Amino acid sequence: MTKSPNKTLVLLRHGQSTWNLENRFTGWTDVGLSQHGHDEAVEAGRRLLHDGLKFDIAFTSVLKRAIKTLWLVLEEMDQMWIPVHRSWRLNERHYGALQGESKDEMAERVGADQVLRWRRSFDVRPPLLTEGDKRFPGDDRRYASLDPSQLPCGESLKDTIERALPYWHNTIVPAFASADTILIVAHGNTLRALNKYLNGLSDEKVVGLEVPTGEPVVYHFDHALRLQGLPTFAQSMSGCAH
Ligand SMILES: O=C(O)[C@@H](CO)OP(=O)(O)O
Repeated sequence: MTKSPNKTLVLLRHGQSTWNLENRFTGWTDVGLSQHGHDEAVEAGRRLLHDGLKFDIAFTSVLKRAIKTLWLVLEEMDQMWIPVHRSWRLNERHYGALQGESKDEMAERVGADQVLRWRRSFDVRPPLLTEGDKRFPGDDRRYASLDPSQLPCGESLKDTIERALPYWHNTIVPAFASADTILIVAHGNTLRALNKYLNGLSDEKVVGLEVPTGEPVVYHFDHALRLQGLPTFAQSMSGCAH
């Protein structure tokens, strides 16, 4: 007899940001949602509501494109009251000195292969921020409590995984002791990190994983947090059932 799954996790990448729209390297730059990204977030909330998800707690980054997506989802579901925790560990990968640059212009300057190497290698870091750069996170109040050794000047996907997974193990897994249903709204590369861990993806496989904006993915676990079956997408609302 199969025991029914009793823990649920939803992973959601923020809706399209203004810099996704402009195709700029974003990383820790705190840009907002585009109108399309706003609509994607509302639609994600509708789909999760339609699927009957009742969240006990939510986790997100300290970047407003993820925070706003979470707000819109919870507002749509009338679940704005649940506890929400924010952590820099769920932030997008820090893109170093590439942050703010256009991906297309950069490809013209240094070649599409180099841009692809920066974007989709496992352990290649972008050009790092140099001293005095105003994009250095240490000058931002929201990172004041971090140890200076934790402040990135640019991260590879490997670095991102190494700082995101401790948050899964030390904060999110313990939260499942009292929560049955958890929502995480994060970013392309931190969701790659969680996907790699949850689905046992190799270093080679994870770089090829594309995480769409505004697309909720539902995981079911048993009481011991063992994955039950394959993750599924929340029900699409675009078709008509009758
Ligand atoms: O620019 C970024 O911060 C990320 C996500 O938008 O881009 P990429 O997909 O190239 O890692």
